[in-house]
Amino acid sequence: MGSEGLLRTPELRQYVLETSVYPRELELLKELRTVTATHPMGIMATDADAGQMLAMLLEMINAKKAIEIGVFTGYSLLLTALTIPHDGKIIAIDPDQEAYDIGLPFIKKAGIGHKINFINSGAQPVLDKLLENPDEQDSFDFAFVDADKVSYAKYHEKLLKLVKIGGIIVYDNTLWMGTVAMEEESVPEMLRESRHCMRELNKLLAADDRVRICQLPSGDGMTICRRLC
Ligand SMILES: C[S@@+](CC[C@H](N)C(=O)[O-])C[C@H]1O[C@@H](n2cnc3c(N)ncnc32)[C@H](O)[C@@H]1O
Ligand SMILES: O=c1cc(-c2ccc(O)cc2)oc2c(O)c(O)ccc12
Repeated sequence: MGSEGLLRTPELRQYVLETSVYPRELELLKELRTVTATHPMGIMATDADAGQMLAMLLEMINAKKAIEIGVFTGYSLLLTALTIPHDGKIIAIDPDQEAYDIGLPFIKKAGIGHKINFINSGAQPVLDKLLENPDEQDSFDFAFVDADKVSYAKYHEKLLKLVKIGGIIVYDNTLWMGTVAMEEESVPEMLRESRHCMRELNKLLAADDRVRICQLPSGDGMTICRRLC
């Protein structure tokens, strides 16, 4: 994505970041963001403005039990763990242990490791295992999905059984660098499959009466879903 993100100009995006986001960003998050920017896939990290919105949501619903699919170096995980209370818990799932290890020193430095259960795996088997346990069903306050775009629709069905009524599921990348509104032919080949998945997900969420939805142009596009029934 260009430096303008989804906003009209790079200057406008920079204005938002410098005026409202960076001054409020916690020092450890800033440090992790800086280290992650040197990673070859650093572009994947959750954007600071999107992170600010996640923290606001977590606080608004007093989230205590969360699940995150797609951790990478842990920006959104660190932010979540810093935001939920001392006795809060997060299940964080990612098959990339190496990337997680980059963020681990920041988690330790923050003293919030006790809140995190990192599971080094793809998410589907972990969600299936959780669903087998009646104590886990309808028990999560918050879920953040920022992983393999092709699986979001499957995650949605499972998360709706794990997140409690009134709980929140946030999907990242629902505008996929603006490509969802572009003609397929003008979209670079490497972005097409995820574009297709996001377009299907957006239709599916819009038609799903079990959730209230709100799609925002923060970061790469985020859709907030609130479980209604
Ligand atoms: C966009 S990054 C996540 C960024 C992260 N939320 C952050 O704040 O930096 C996507 C991550 O999804 C992970 N991933 C890919 N397939 C996955 C799967 N099947 N289950 C869980 N995570 C997966 C990748 O390993 C990668 O670390
Ligand atoms: O460039 C990316 C790639 C991904 C991605 C690709 C394949 C997977 O299995 C997981 C993630 O995710 C991204 C992302 O979430 C983002 O905000 C920016 C870029 C990318």
